[in-house]
Amino acid sequence: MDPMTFVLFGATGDLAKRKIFPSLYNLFLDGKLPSSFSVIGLGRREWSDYTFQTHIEQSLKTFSRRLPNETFRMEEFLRVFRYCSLDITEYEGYQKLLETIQRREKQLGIPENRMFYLSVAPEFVDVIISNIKESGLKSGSGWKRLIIEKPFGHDLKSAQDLNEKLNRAFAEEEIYRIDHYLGKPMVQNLEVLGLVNPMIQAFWNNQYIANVQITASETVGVEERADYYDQVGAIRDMFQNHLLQLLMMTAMQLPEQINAKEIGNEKRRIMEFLRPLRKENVVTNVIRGQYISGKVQGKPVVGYTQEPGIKDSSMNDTFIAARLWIDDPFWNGVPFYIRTGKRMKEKLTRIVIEFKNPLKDLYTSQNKVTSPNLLVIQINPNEGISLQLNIKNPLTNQIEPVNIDFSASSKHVPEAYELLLFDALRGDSTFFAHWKEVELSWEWVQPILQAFEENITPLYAYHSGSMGPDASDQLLQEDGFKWWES
Ligand SMILES: NC(=O)C1=CN([C@@H]2O[C@H](COP(=O)(O)OP(=O)(O)OC[C@H]3O[C@@H](n4cnc5c(N)ncnc54)[C@H](OP(=O)(O)O)[C@@H]3O)[C@@H](O)[C@H]2O)C=CC1
Ligand SMILES: O=C1O[C@H](COP(=O)(O)O)[C@@H](O)[C@H](O)[C@H]1O
Repeated sequence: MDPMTFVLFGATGDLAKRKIFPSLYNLFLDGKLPSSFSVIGLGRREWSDYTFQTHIEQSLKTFSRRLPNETFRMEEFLRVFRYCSLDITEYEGYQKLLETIQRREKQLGIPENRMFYLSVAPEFVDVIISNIKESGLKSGSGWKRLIIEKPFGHDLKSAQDLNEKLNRAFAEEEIYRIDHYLGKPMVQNLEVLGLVNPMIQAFWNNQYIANVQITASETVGVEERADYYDQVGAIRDMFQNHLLQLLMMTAMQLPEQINAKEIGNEKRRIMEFLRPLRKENVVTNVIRGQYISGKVQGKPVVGYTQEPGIKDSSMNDTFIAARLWIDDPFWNGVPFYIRTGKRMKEKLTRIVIEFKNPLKDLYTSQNKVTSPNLLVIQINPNEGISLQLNIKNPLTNQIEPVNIDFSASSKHVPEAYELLLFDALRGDSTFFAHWKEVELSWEWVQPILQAFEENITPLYAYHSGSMGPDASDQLLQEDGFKWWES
């Protein structure tokens, strides 16, 4: 891996503490950081290098999947970190930053390879980008890359504006848009599942598949994020980004070459074939919900509008379910159902592929019920895959479903941020959200945003601790299906 400088804007913030430092540390323990690596952390606080390093050490003790006291290499890890106090909005600071970076590059013999990580609120992106460009931080020999966090826009127009700002200094190949769902090991597995299992590849189409169900349910409520969440809802927080990315990863056909460009093309193709939803059709294809009080895992919890910081009158969506169609030759006629919500029965992210059941009619006429074959890809809490087949039980003579299961405990599996950072460090953008995918996703959800805003769609209440409003079940019943629960 190339020697480089990692410039972290927002190094004193929450994300850095909870995800970025622990991921770098675990990469370091696995020998996956460059041999010459310099990290410059930035924030407004007047910290010394020592205070910064102590802060990082503390964050590892709290958040790292491997605890620092299990190893003796902490000092070696912390040695690469330097801190520079800088107000993002003031140009002068960037020149000081450039000098600091160049001094370290010289000391360590590092070429001018620079990775800029913007772990700051989106309103700062514009000013950071232009200051990076003007100050010369982006110039010099060596590659330059930019990692940017979610949210990537609030709607189609704001996402386009943001992208245009990034493009003033960085080319698309230099931009790494984080969607942490793409870093989840089982999501990354989707890419190779077909490749290493020709059987699965052969069945991955409308000839065999009846429907696809993607669920990301959470037990948590709005937590301390009322200001943010009440502006975005489930549609922007989870659906437009994470869930549409899961849809693309599930539905895409394997390209001949597995690389960022080809995978990006295939994902884009899926979005281009996604049947557009008109505002008037949102009501029949999209279910909007908001949690009311109930019990989550035995504990009583309040409803959304009783949460601190949320107004009684809030019409924000904490749940969304939708039916989507991909009008290409592979998926024509196969509904994709997607749902996500807060305060649901369990924390679960999974994809269920329901296969067509040609035996259904035959066995029904003999008063025997057969379950369809199901392929279940479990993304969270544990990674796993299971296949439900049917056999005849010799004792009862009944057809019964049996499961073939594989599951791995998450404890030893790298975290999403670890995998994504490793990819960005070595210049592989396969599991990052490319601009076209992001733009097409916003384009697709835009009528839903409008329908919600104009209250064209009902806002269904659902009890905390349930799997969402009944209307979400009806959406599948209309097509003769049901959600497959655990
Ligand atoms: N936290 C999380 O779990 C997640 C966060 N994200 C995204 O990551 C980004 C960062 O979030 P998070 O870490 O939670 O935010 P925080 O509010 O915790 O941190 C903000 C950071 O920005 C710095 N900052 C703010 N204003 C300035 C300024 N004028 N000049 C210099 N630095 C400034 C702060 O430094 P200082 O206080 O020292 O000035 C701090 O380091 C956001 O885009 C968020 O949406 C995405 C997914 C999850
Ligand atoms: O991006 C987000 O994701 C989390 C859920 O992530 P997971 O990895 O725990 O499934 C969600 O809670 C949060 O609201 C959202 O911003």
